[in-house]
Order: sequence, then C-alpha cells, then structure tokens
Amino acid sequence: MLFFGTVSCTAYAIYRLILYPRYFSPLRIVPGPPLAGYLFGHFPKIIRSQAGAIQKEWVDKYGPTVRAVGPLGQDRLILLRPQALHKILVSDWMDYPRSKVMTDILGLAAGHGLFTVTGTPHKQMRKAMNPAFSIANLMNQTDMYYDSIEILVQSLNSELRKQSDPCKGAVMHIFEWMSKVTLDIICDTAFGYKSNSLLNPHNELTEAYAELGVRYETNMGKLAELVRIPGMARLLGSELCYRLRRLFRLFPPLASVESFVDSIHRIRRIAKQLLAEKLADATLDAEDTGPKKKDIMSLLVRAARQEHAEDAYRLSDDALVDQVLTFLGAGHETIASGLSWTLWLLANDAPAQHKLRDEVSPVFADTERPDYRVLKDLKFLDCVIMESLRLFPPAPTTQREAGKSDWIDGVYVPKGTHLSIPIRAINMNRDIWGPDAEEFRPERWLALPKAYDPNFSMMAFIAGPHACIGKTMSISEMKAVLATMLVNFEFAPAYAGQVAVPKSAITMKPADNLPLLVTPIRM
Ligand code: HEM
Repeated sequence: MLFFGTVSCTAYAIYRLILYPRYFSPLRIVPGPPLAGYLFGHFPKIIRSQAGAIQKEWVDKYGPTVRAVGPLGQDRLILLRPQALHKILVSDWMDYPRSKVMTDILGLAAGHGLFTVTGTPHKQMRKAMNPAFSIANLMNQTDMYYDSIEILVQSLNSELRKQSDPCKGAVMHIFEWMSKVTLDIICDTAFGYKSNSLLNPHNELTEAYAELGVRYETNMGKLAELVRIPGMARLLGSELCYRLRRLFRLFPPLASVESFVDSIHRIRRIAKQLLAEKLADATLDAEDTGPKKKDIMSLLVRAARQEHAEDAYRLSDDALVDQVLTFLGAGHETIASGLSWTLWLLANDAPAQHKLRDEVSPVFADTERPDYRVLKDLKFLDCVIMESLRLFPPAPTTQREAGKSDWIDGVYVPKGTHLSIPIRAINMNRDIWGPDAEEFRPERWLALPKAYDPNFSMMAFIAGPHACIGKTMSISEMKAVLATMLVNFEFAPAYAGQVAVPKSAITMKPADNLPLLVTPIRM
C-alpha cells in the first residue's frame, strides 16, 4: 500500500512539475520565457525583479499575451490587451477572482475586507462602503488633510533650520516623510484618530507598519509558499500563533516570520481599539443632535447601526475591524509611494516643477487650504499626478485566477490558471502612448492619443467592480500634499547621477527611501 502510494505520488509529481508544463498544458503554445526550475518555475525571478519590471520585459519581448510558469508547475498568463482585461475585470469578473494565495496574504496584512471578498458578498460590502467614498464626503474631508500637511511643512522646515545654512537646503529621505504624512492623514480621515507619526517617530502604529513593510517585502516568497499549506493563513493570524511566535526562532529559514506575526498582531490590536472608540462614539452620537463626525469609520458605524429593511446588508463588528485594517493597509503606503515618485520626477524635470509651482502659487495667495473644487480645477497638477501614476503605479501588478476554463484573447485558458495584470507594462505600452511612452511628459494628458482607452490604457487603479474604491480620495489627497510642498520647497536630486530604483516584488516603494535635496522657498 505504502509502495503504491509512493509510486503514485512520484508519478503525479513528475507529471505536474515536468511533463504537464512542457508537453500537455494548452498554454505551451503561447510565447514566453524559456521554462525555468521544476519546483518554483519563474516565481523566484518574478519575486526578485524590480516591481512590475519582469512583466514589462516579457511583454516587450514576447508580445501582449505571455505565458510563464509559477510554483508547482502552475501556468501563468500575462495579459495586456483591452479585450482580455475587459473579460476578466469587467464582463466576467465573478469568474476571475483574486487568487487564494493573494487573498490569504492580503487578508493577513490588510484584513479580510473588500480586498479579499468577491462575487455577491463583495457587491454587498462595496455597496455598504461606497457612500463613505462619495464626492460629497470627500469634499467634507479635504480640510482635514491640511492638519497633517501643515505639520509636515513645519517638520521639514525644522530639519532645514538644523543646517548651518538653511537656504542651501538639506538632503531628506522623502519616502519616509510621505509615509508619515499619509499615515497621519488616513488615520484622521478614516478614523478621526491622531496617529501623530510626523511628530512622534515612536508611534506604535508607525513602528508596526514599518516593521511589517520590511518583513512583507523581504519575505514575500516565503509567505506565498507558507500560505499554500492548508489552514496556515488562518493560523498565522491567530492568537495562538502570536503567543507561540518565538518558536519560529527554532527554524532559522522561518525566523523572520516571528516579527511578521508580531506586527500584524499589534496592528490588529490598534484596529480593534479604534473600532471600540468608534462604537462608543456612535452610541453617544445617536443621543446627540449636534454635528456628526466626518471620518469614514464613523459613517460606516452609523450606517451599520441604522434601521434598515430586513434584507439589507450590515457590516458586523468583526467585518468593521477588517475594514479598519484594509483602509490602513491600502490607504497610506500607496499614496506615499505615488507622492514620492512624483517628487522624484519633478526633481529631475526643473521646467515641469516651475510650471507646476506657477500654477499652484496664486491659489495659495488666497488661502493656505485650497478645497476639493479648487484642487480639482488645477489642470497641470492633474496632468503631473496622472503621468506619475502612469510611470510609477504604486501597485505595479495584480493577479486573478481563472475560476472556469474558457477562451481569453484567442487562447484556451484552463481553470486554475494564474492571470497576471501587468499594470506598469500596460501604462507604458508604446502602441497606446507612442515611442516616448517611458518618458515623463505631463502635457500628454492635455491631448490624449487616439488609441487611449479610459479604462484600459492607464490602470493604476485598475477597472471594473474591484477597481480601487479610494481612487478619488487618493488623487485629491495627492493634490493637496503636492501643491503645499511645491509652494514651500524646491526639490532636486540628492547627488549627481542619482538613480532611483523601485523595490523588488509587490509595491513601487523606492528601495533607498528616496533621498532628495530640499531647499526652502518660504520659511
Ligand atoms: C495612489 C493610491 C492608490 C492606488 C494606486 C491604489 C490602487 C489600487 C488597485 C490597483 C486596486 C485593485 C487591486 C486588485 O483588484 O487586485 C485597489 C483596490 C482597492 N483599494 Fe486602492 N489604491 C490607492 C489608494 C487607496 C486608498 C486611499 C484606499 C482607501 C482608503 C484604497 C482602498 C482600496 C480598496 C478597499 C480596494 C479593493 C476594492 C475592491 O475590491 O472592491 N486604495 N487599489
């Protein structure tokens, strides 16, 4: 019996890892890089390459539909064409959910909220959350951004004052500053919580996120493999695993999982605390007829507590904790990354930086806190942000999994195939954007190319029912921060020949925290 079992397992492994990808997969006819290692395929290369870069290299070399192979012989298709993207993201989106590995990892770090549900539960949850992201609500919130932005300006000025000649400026790690200001803004606008990370570098939430960021980036490959073990994702997020986390030290290759578990536990504890405060506030609010709190969580808690029709969907308290985690996870590093790369691009393009400053300065002559409408009307600011998000999309790739076998873009795609959406490669597609697709040219947004498709040519926020719920919020927050930065400071590369490189794997974070020379315009 044991012999029969061993032979069957070995035969299956040989079929799955060696024979299937080479001789039986219907995708073997699709162009792509030569097959790599039997066990992990192209996965190590994907994980180690600069964010979104390998997908771009492959579509440039092999065309708009590329086949690669992931761990355990799993087929992967990289899809660039609008028809294919429309099918998996819009028309048949329910049949192409986010993959289980992706939702397991996202669920651990950013809660089991909108990121991890699909189909009908997703529709219901999204409907419950949409009002909190409405334009009307965002218009109410814009003023709150400036509480943190003004502290950022003061903090950068006090760094400058430490220099022997402040007018000559100082080199500052821009990503660190953008990360702090965006964390403070999301905590305030999403929960009415003052995280104060700009003033207090040892703030618990800031430290936990910094630690999580490091562990997440450097251990992505390990985590992706670990969560494939049935039940492991749930175990890693459990109280038991937190209590026993020191045991990971006994297995040196997994030693760093200890601090990953520790950070997610700390972040979850703060999220629960934030929610408890919101629930207490909601009870008080119900008795009070005065002005209601404007933060997103207060709106969700009030909506969940209101009397609805019997069949209406309500977010439970546990679901609300997960939404807290989702906002924290999704809402700060993405914007921090977008802002940092925009400042990098402007630092390297003095005429664009001057042009933008000329546009925003008159607005600040009238008010220190331009509102949503004023920011919306700043055309060149809009072009600069769109161009920066096109070249450096904070989420440079995303994935889906084929929930059924079907034809996509003329290729028969078996159920279970991993589908990669190469956001950065799509955004730089020369067929759409022309021969200068890789250059920073904000003016291109004033005369869009004929081939431009509003849904599938610039996909920083993707498209369809899973498109980013925070898109309008992100753009308006980026506008408020950038406009204020530009009237107060000038930005230039930190040293001659500086090259900025995005980190490997998932996000577009700059690898070196992006040092830039910051000089004051008004102090
Ligand atoms: C520049 C900033 C941002 C970028 C580039 C960005 C990008 C994206 C992308 C590409 C997705 C789709 C992921 C996928 O389906 O695989 C997404 C989804 C999502 N984003 Fe954002 N995001 C940003 C900011 C935000 C903010 C500020 C929030 C909330 C406060 C947010 C909340 C979400 C949520 C909840 C989803 C899941 C939506 C769903 O499945 O219905 N994002 N984002």
